Amino acid sequence: MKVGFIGTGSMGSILIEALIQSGALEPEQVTAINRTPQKAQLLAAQYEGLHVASTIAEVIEHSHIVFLCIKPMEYKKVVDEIAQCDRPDLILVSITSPVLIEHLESQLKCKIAKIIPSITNYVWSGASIGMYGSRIQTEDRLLLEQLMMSISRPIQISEEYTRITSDLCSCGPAFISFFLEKWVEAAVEVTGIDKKEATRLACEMVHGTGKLLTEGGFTPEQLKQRVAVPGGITAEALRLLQNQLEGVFHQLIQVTHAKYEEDLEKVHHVFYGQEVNRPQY
Ligand SMILES: NC(=O)C1=CN([C@@H]2O[C@H](COP(=O)(O)OP(=O)(O)OC[C@H]3O[C@@H](n4cnc5c(N)ncnc54)[C@H](O)[C@@H]3O)[C@@H](O)[C@H]2O)C=CC1
Ligand SMILES: O=C(O)[C@@H]1CCC=N1
Repeated sequence: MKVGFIGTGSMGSILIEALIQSGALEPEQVTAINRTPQKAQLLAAQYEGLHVASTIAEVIEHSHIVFLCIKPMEYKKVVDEIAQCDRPDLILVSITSPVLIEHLESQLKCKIAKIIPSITNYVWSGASIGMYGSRIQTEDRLLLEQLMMSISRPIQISEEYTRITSDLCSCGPAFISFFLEKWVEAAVEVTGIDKKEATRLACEMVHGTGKLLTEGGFTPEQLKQRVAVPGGITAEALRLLQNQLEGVFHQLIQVTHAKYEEDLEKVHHVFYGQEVNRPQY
């Protein structure tokens, strides 16, 4: 199986590196292209045998599966180029939430899937979210899931939940890191503890918490109860968080969904030139 990547920025290169390092792909199976060619050439220098293409047609020609690792507003231009060398057996995978399967199926005859990865996939962990278009056969889905299984836990969802699942799976690492950053900053300010030491303790804690919640059989509620013994110190701090964060997660979801709707509107306009019957997700 040969796999192509259009766009080797942050996410494209993470996927390539994780898939090669996990052993899912040999560098010889990978063809990549990037608008700034140096980014793809760096990967080729690191992984001998990885092929850097000079045109999108060359990527398509060399690949059974092609991942589109570009930003939403860059899709139409690339899709127009793919249309010139499109073929029904090609599996095209979009990794971005505001481009709908419908947008791609309307312009191309190949098989379309949407897989939203997460930066956590870089260390072969976390989920990846799979959504499959009308032309994807069971064997195509299994092939994609097998590929993603080497670096993530592939979870299939309905496209209407694209945004909220992306929030949880892909934006989540940034949200959790923000929480840690602020907590460590306060720890340093209030107690004078060394920043590196505080950061290390907090990061080890997140690692262990993740393990307990995935492999350890705990739900978040159970874990919280087990730590926050009645009348104890954690329970006191949880009361503070409960009061201070009241409503903040509803607001967070509103913010991500509003930005998503805005991006979707722009993508829809670029693809169809007008706002006709755009599905609300
Ligand atoms: N960063 C993350 O954690 C996640 C990002 N995503 C999605 O991945 C997509 C890409 O994000 P990033 O990698 O962070 O962006 P990025 O800006 O780092 O990478 C995009 C790359 O595409 C290249 N590119 C643009 N137009 C091109 C063209 N016509 N031909 C070849 N290459 C082209 C750019 O040169 C750039 O290197 C976004 O749509 C984002 O929503 C999805 C899940 C997680
Ligand atoms: O921030 C973003 O737009 C992308 C989508 C999911 C993660 N990062």
